[in-house]
Amino acid sequence: MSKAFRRTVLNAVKLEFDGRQRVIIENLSPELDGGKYPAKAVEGGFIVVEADIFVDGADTISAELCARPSGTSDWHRSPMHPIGNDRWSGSLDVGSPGSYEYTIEAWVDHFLTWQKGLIKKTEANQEVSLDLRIGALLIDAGVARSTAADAEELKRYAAAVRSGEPAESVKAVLDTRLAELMARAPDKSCATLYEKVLLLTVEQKKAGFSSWYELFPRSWASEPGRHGTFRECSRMLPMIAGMGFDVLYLPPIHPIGYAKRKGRNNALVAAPGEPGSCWAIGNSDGGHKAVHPELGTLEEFTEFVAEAETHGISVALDIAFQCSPDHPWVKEHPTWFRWRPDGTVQFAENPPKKYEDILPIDFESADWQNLWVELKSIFLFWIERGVKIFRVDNPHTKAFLFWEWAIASIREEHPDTVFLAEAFTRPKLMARLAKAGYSQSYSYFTWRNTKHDLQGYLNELTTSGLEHFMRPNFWPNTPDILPDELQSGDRIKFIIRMVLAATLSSNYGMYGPAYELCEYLPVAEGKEDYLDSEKYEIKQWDLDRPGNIRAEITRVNRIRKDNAALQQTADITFVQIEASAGREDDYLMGYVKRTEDNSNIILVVVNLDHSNTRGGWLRFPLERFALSHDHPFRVEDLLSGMSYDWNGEWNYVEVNPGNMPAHIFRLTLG
Ligand SMILES: O=P(O)(O)O[C@H]1O[C@H](CO)[C@@H](O[C@H]2O[C@H](CO)[C@@H](O)[C@H](O)[C@H]2O)[C@H](O)[C@H]1O
Repeated sequence: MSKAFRRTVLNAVKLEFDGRQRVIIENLSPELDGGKYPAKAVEGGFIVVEADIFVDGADTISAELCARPSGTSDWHRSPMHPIGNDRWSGSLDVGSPGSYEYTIEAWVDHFLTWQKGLIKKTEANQEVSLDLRIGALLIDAGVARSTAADAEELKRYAAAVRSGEPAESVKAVLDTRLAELMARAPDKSCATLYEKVLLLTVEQKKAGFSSWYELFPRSWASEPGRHGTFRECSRMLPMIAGMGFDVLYLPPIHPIGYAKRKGRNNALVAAPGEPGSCWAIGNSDGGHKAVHPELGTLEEFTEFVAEAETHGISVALDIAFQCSPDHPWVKEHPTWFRWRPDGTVQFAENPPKKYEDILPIDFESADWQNLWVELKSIFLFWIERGVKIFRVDNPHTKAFLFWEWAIASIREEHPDTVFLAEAFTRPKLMARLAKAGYSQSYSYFTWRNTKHDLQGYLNELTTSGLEHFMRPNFWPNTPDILPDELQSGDRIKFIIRMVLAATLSSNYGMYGPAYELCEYLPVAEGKEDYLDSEKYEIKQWDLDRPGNIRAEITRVNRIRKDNAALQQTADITFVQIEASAGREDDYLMGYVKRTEDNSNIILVVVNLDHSNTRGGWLRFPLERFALSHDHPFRVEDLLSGMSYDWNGEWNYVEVNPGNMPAHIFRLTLG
């Protein structure tokens, strides 16, 4: 039952509400699940809030977007503006990471209503002396609500309106300064405050714009054949920073179990000396709060994190809530696992994948409170050691309520913590994890290849409401996923997928060495797992191997850093590219991204056909920038360095994938 109906039913006689609040505010956006979940923004960014706002009759209304840090009482206010069809919009710059609240207040603006009426009557040469007297009274009332300085100015306007010739008085009334003074002292005695105060989570910048590089530190020993250490891995940091990555994601760094340890290529039994999958967490050396001894000590890990920071890189840790049968919890907290009558625990699964070397945690354990506290303490343990970003393994196989609680309570103390959900699962589960507080989500981009599928997917992510709370992170590969598209080994395809990931989404990442070296062999035909996957063995990578695409990645990351338009995902417009008159090209895909104030506009054109040069006529959406159809402008290809002068909305583009399968144009509209 709506609030208004409740009023009707419960207060039919008593009328215990203020019926003079005539303005209606409804369909507020963003309002997630009736205000149950917070909307999201990033530090230094802004939030756009819209609502339907109207009043009975023809009075003019004013509205304000109100925001404040949670737990404080004073609202910061900014004006909202009508955008047509009784819809209003307002935007608000947001501050440092933390929890905020927002709502809308709107009221009948009697001064503006009166001023509009006066203008109409004057234009129709009607008699306005009585209207002027009414206006003077409205200004008098404004005097009473104003600061001393404003009040003095308003008194002069009131006097002018009263004493002047009607023409002079009308002139005074229309002075913009008078409107400004009256707007500073609005009459809100009958204002409507939206019925809910909504929540906003503001996160650190890397929640909204980040470039991830994943590597296994154990593969980076100084000499081949040995288990690498954090100290040795730190020599990679300048190279990773030099490529333009700012998040270094390490798969689990904990002691690895021996029981059921997996061998090369996911073999169910490891050969002696094989290192095992690092997701099989825990042995007698410790569990989720310990470091695998061959990687180094806890102190060396902390030093590694600090050193990475000096390169502008945040180390992201993998949090995988599961246990090797050797994990200390199995003995210390047997009730955290679901035991079968034969005294075993069913191994973990993410159907159809089977993880024979790990035990899942039972989120229906009778001891769930202690379990939750311990799991949360793992995040806090690593946060104390300098980690601010976590990639969480398969969060959709753990209780949603746990995530809501854990993320909210961690953020209370550490509002700059970023959580990436590794949930390649059903759309509704992914959305719920984002509502539960995850900053970013792995996405289906990995499998979206055609123009039709990519555009459809981006439209879904940016226009269905998801854009208010779910930030995708686009990965062209992961250690688990060598997509079919890349299995031909064609280097140009690797560049295409990298350019797409890096320019369609502000957050993107890659399983580094394998991607930049264009590793392409699957473990078997029809499978997505890499042959000789690094998940089960220590690799030696030659990063300078001919054919690598490090230069291309570095260039694209540089372009992302230099162009704010690419540092957001939601504002994207796909453009038409015609192969011939009236026929859309199936392979040339173009999209415009821009900053809110249009100070940076980027047009990306990608040729999805890796083996043929393609050309077509591109229609630039001039109307979005309020430009005329014969407007000349300049486009500079940030990849090739070439510039072109374009004229009007249709321009010819050609992309030869042999040179570079894309253009990333920066526009100067002039
Ligand atoms: O289930 P996903 O495909 O999302 O993959 C993630 O979780 C897996 C389980 O943690 C993890 O799998 C790897 O570790 C398992 C446990 O050691 C092992 O049995 C699997 O063979 C191995 O692939 C996967 O890497 C991670 O991304």
